[in-house]
Amino acid sequence: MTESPMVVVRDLTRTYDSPGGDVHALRAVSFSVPRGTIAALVGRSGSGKTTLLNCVGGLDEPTSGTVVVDDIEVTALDERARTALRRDQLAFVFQTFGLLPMLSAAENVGLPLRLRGVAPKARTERVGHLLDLVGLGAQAAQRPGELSGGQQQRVAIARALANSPRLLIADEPTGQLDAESGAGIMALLRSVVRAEGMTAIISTHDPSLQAMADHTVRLADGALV
Ligand SMILES: Nc1ncnc2c1ncn2[C@@H]1O[C@H](COP(=O)(O)OP(=O)(O)OP(=O)(O)O)[C@@H](O)[C@H]1O
Repeated sequence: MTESPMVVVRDLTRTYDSPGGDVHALRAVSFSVPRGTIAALVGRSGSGKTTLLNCVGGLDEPTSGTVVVDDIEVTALDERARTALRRDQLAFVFQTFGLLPMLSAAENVGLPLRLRGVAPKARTERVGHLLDLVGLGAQAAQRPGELSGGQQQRVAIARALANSPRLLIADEPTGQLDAESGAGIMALLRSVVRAEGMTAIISTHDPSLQAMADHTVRLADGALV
């Protein structure tokens, strides 16, 4: 029997009401992402990438269509079940890193573990391993403001991996970084996704980053190209 894909998106449509009339952010988009692979999501600004990632990750509800992640129909879940899915199965990485400024790198990475009630000793071990994995073992005590943009994104990736997610969703993870740091983050994402046997969908504007993905999902004006 062949394995089901990690992500199946079918006829996904998202229309926003706005004062100027309906905005068709997604128009009947269908695609799938096989397990253990990395998909690059590309398209111009406003083409619907963020909307698509938010619908896949259960942060937004589509107007119609279905999303299945790891054989669970996300679009059939209520808010509570979607929250549980996000917490237990998914990891998000955003352009703006989303770290808590008053916490050290280690505390930021350990936060999802604390929220899940992992005991302090096990937490310290896992945080140490994750910071080593992203090359920041020596910066554990530093706060986000004391780290470069690329280092902050490494902390955010380590935090995203804390709960061993099945699917990593990254929205322009290199958008605020210079080309060199961006390439470093993309290489890191690729190696951790491979090492952990995860699947990833990563939106990017950068053609050189697309080349590192296994396949490309291209959007133009809300539709698949
Ligand atoms: N809450 C909203 N209300 C109304 N329109 C919205 C809303 N969110 C997004 N849109 C519109 O939907 C379309 C798709 O937006 P989206 O943010 O998904 O694009 P994007 O490809 O991620 O763009 P960028 O690369 O600039 O982040 C755009 O026309 C945008 O203006």
